[in-house]
Amino acid sequence: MTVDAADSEALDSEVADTYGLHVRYEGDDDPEKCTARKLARFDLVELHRSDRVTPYGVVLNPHAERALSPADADAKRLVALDCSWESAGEARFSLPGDHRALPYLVAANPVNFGRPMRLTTVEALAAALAIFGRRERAAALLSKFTWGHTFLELNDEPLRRYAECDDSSEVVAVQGEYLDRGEE
Ligand SMILES: C[S@@+](CC[C@H](N)C(=O)[O-])C[C@H]1O[C@@H](n2cnc3c(N)ncnc32)[C@H](O)[C@@H]1O
Repeated sequence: MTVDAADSEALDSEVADTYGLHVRYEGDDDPEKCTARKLARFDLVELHRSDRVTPYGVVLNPHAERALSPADADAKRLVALDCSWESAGEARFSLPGDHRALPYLVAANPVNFGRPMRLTTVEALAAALAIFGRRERAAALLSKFTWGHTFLELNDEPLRRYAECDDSSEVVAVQGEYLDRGEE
C-alpha cells in the first residue's frame, strides 16, 4: 500500500469514529495524576511530543477568543494540550488549528473540584464531545476515573444547553446566565 493510501485509510477510520482525540503532551505535570497519560494507556487518545507532529484540529485552548459550539462539530480531530496549569499561559498554545475555549463548566477532578474552567485534559475532551452531542463517548473517557461521572453530573444542565446552541455567540449567551448566577 502506498503511504498516501495508508494515510487516507487512517483518516477514514478517524472520521468513521467521528473524532480523533489528540493530546500535545508536554510532560511537565505529575505523571501519576496526568489524565492524558491514563487515556493513552487505554488507547483512547494519541499523545504527541512536539507541536510539529500534532495534527491539525480544534484546539481546546482556555485563552481562545471563540467559544466551542456545535458549529465546530464537523471537525475531524480534537486536540488538547496537556501541561501543568503553571505553564499553560497564552503563549504555550502555539499549536496549529482552530482554537476554541470551553464555556463555563465546573471541574470535578480532585485537584480543582468545584472550580470553574480549570478542567483536566479528560474533562476538557469529554466536555467538547458532549457539546458535539457525543455524550456516550464523553462518558466512556470519563469512566476511566473514579471521579469522572461526577463531571457529567455537575455539568449536566449547561452541557445539554450548550449542545442545543447553533453557534459560538449562542453558547456565550447561555454561559452568561451561569456567570451571572455565580455573581449573585
Ligand atoms: C492545562 S492542562 C492540565 C492537565 C492536567 N495535568 C491533567 O492531568 O489532565 C488541561 C488542558 O485541557 C484543556 N482545557 C482545560 N480547561 C479548558 C477550557 N476552559 N477551555 C479550553 N480548553 C481547556 C486545555 O487543552 C488545557 O491545556
